[in-house]
Amino acid sequence: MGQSLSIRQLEAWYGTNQTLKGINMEIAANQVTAIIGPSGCGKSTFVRCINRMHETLPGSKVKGEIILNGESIYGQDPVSLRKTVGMVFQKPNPFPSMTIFENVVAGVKLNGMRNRQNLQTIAEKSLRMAALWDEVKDRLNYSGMSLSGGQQQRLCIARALAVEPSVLLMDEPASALDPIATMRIEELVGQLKSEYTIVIVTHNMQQAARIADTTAFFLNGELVEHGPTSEIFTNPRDKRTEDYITGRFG
Ligand SMILES: Nc1ncnc2c1ncn2[C@@H]1O[C@H](COP(=O)(O)OP(=O)(O)OP(=O)(O)O)[C@@H](O)[C@H]1O
Repeated sequence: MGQSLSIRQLEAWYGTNQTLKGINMEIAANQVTAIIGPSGCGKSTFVRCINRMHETLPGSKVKGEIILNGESIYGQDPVSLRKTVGMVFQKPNPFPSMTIFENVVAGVKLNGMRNRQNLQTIAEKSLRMAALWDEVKDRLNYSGMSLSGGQQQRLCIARALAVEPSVLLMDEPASALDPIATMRIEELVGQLKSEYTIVIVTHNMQQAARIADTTAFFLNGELVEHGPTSEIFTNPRDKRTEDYITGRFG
């Protein structure tokens, strides 16, 4: 099941450059939350804080609190946090030397699972959830790199799902894909939300409108507005949101 997130007074820096300036935001379980806003407003930084990846960069700093299902993410070690909070990146990044099968089970193997039968069960389940099974079931031992871009991205989603996270962070997961592959990813996001809490960064406002239950508009490291997607796009409360969604800037 998905878990809820509560972001409190979150601030983040790269060196002296403050990129998040006190974000307060509630993210409901089993919903799709879209993060929109112009380039450089802090969308990627925000999702990278949620799985504690931002902190790994030299010179970076984070302040504030992120509560996952009632508990601070800073009370657990980042490696175990990332089992609960999975991430899919903009560019599909399958492990190049691994087969399709090995890619999907890489995380579970790292967590100590060795039983071949169990690994096969997990691989099939994850590939089915990522809507890729039918396309790859006869070539699980081919290289992950032999797949198309859209298939590689679904492979990366399967890899993230295999460790059974509660939250799935997606940082522009379809921006490198063609319209058909993008549509498959969007359909998939809609199906996955019954099991996961999904936070998706997107540049594409139509995409946010199609798939997100709630949408958050970021600007210059601040959260301007967060609400039901239909309201953000039809009746925003803040003039800056209106200007952005009507294409006046960004
Ligand atoms: N590795 C980094 N080192 C230093 N500054 C960075 C780094 N990554 C991002 N920044 C800066 O942090 C700010 C926020 O960047 P971030 O990537 O979070 O924005 P974004 O909204 O995701 O942008 P985009 O839509 O272009 O991906 C920007 O000013 C950017 O220049």
